[in-house]
Parts: sequence; structure tokens; C-alpha cells
Amino acid sequence: MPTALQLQEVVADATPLLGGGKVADYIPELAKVPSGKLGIAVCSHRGVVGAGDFEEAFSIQSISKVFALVLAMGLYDEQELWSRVGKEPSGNPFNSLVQLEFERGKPRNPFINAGALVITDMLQSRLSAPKQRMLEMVRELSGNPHIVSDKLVAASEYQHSARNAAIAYLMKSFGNFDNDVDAVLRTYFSHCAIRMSCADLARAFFFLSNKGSGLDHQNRLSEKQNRQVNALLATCGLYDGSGEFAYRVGMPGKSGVGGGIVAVVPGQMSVAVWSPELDPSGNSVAGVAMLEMLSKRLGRSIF
Ligand SMILES: NC(=O)CC[C@H](N)C(=O)O
Repeated sequence: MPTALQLQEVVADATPLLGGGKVADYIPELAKVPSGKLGIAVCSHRGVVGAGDFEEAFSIQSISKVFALVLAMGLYDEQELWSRVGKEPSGNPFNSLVQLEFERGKPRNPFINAGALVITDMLQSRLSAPKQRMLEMVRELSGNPHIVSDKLVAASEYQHSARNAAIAYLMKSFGNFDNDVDAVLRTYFSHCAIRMSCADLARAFFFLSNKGSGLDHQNRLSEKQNRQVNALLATCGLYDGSGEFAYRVGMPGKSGVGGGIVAVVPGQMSVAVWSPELDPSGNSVAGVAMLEMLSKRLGRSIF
């Protein structure tokens, strides 16, 4: 477990990288976030340590794709789930359509938009209130009952949803989408618009470093499912930047276009970082750098 001082050093050493990326602006509401934020939090059995802006809430965006998958793994059996979505890295941008046509509407993995939209469609089929269920889950996992989904961000995404709608309709044309596209998009955007801090996220992801059992001692996943999710995070969690992330950081991880990244050190700790400026793949520039520094300084690459 790093000390607060070590985390402060990581934040200080990442500060010169500010200005080296671009805040997501394809969702206009996200473009309003100040670009100079830097936060890091680590959670182990001993609790949370953080530095920088680690207590400030931000839009978790694609990090919600992990929570959605975990929910779906509790509702569907293995065979059913993976008949609808694959387990391979895509090597393409997170919101790409090209592969979907060639691969007959089956998304490569649950951590790109197409995959998360199929997972959300599956949640929509089995849950009466999927938006609320997701909020309950992140509140329980993080121990923070005040977590909410930002209605302005969700509305902004809905107003600019042409690409996600196109992905969903393409999958529907192949028979891999059961519910009304508009209803599923609204649920998906509500999940993406959840606001959490690095401290919340580090707590919420602790179960993935602890054989599927959360800080509240609830078993969220079996040990086997936990290994499976970590394997998918290690290979697919940062879209077409997943190989580079494994090379530099060496931890299963998941990013979002809000600038957050969560990472897991199996058996030890979960880490969350935040800095809004992104690289061309949509991953936080300073966020990846902070995780790389932490991994190197503590010797925590899993490889
Ligand atoms: N990579 C991301 O974080 C993308 C999530 C975003 N809500 C979208 O659908 O485009």
C-alpha cells in the first residue's frame, strides 16, 4: 500500500503533463470540466489513501461498463452472456462501427460501446429499473449513498447519440438487440453519467482485487468470474490502447472519456486516477502516467 506522500509525489510528477491531451468535447457537457485536475486514490483492506483532487466527483463514463458487466454476470449464465458479446480486444476506437458489420452484429468485448450497449440491452430485459439498480450497486460498493447520475451529462449524450444509436440499430438488424433502442440508450447514458470521485471508484473496485468480495464482504462475483473480468480488463479495458497500457502499467484497468481510469492489483489493491485530458484513444494522458509511475515505484505490474 503506498503512503499519502508517495501519492502526492506521483501527482506532482504528473503535473508537467497537463496540456498534453484534449478534454472530450463530443459530449458538450463534458467539455466544461476544468482540464487541470489530477487525482489518485488507492484502496486496500486498510482503507483509502489519496492525493490531489481525489475527493472530487467526475463523470465515470465507460468505467460504468464494468459495473454493467458485473450486474449482467449475476443475471445471465455464462453461455447466454458470451453468445451475445465476445472476449477479444477490438484494436479499434471505442465507438467504431466497422467490425460490427463484418462480425454480424456481435461486438468484440463488453468494454467498447457496442458491447456495453448489448449488455445494457440484456439488463433492460431482466431488470424493472436498470438505472436505479446500477446506482444502488455503485452506492453499495463504494459505501457512498450520495452518488448520483448527472442528468445534464446524460441529456447532452442523448442529444448527440447518433453514433451510439447507429451501433445499436446495426446490432438490432443482426438480431442481437431485443429492446427499444431509445430506451436502452437512455439507460446506457444514465450509467455513463454517474459521478464518482477517485476515492469512490477505488473503494467500488476493491472487490476485483479481492476475489470478488467487496469492502462490505458481499460476494459480487465468484472467484472464477472475478478472474474472467480481470482478464478482460487486462486485454480490452483501454480500447485500442489496451496493449500500450499493459506494456506501461501492467494492471487490469478500465478508462472512461471523463478522464478516469481504474486499475486492479489482484490480491492487493485497487487504484483510481483522474485527469480529464485524453490521448487519441480516449484514455487520460496524465492518468496513464500516474498509474505507470505507481506501478514502477511499487513494483506492481502483474507481468
Ligand atoms: N469511452 C467512453 O467513455 C465513452 C462513453 C460515452 N458515454 C459514449 O458512449 O460515447
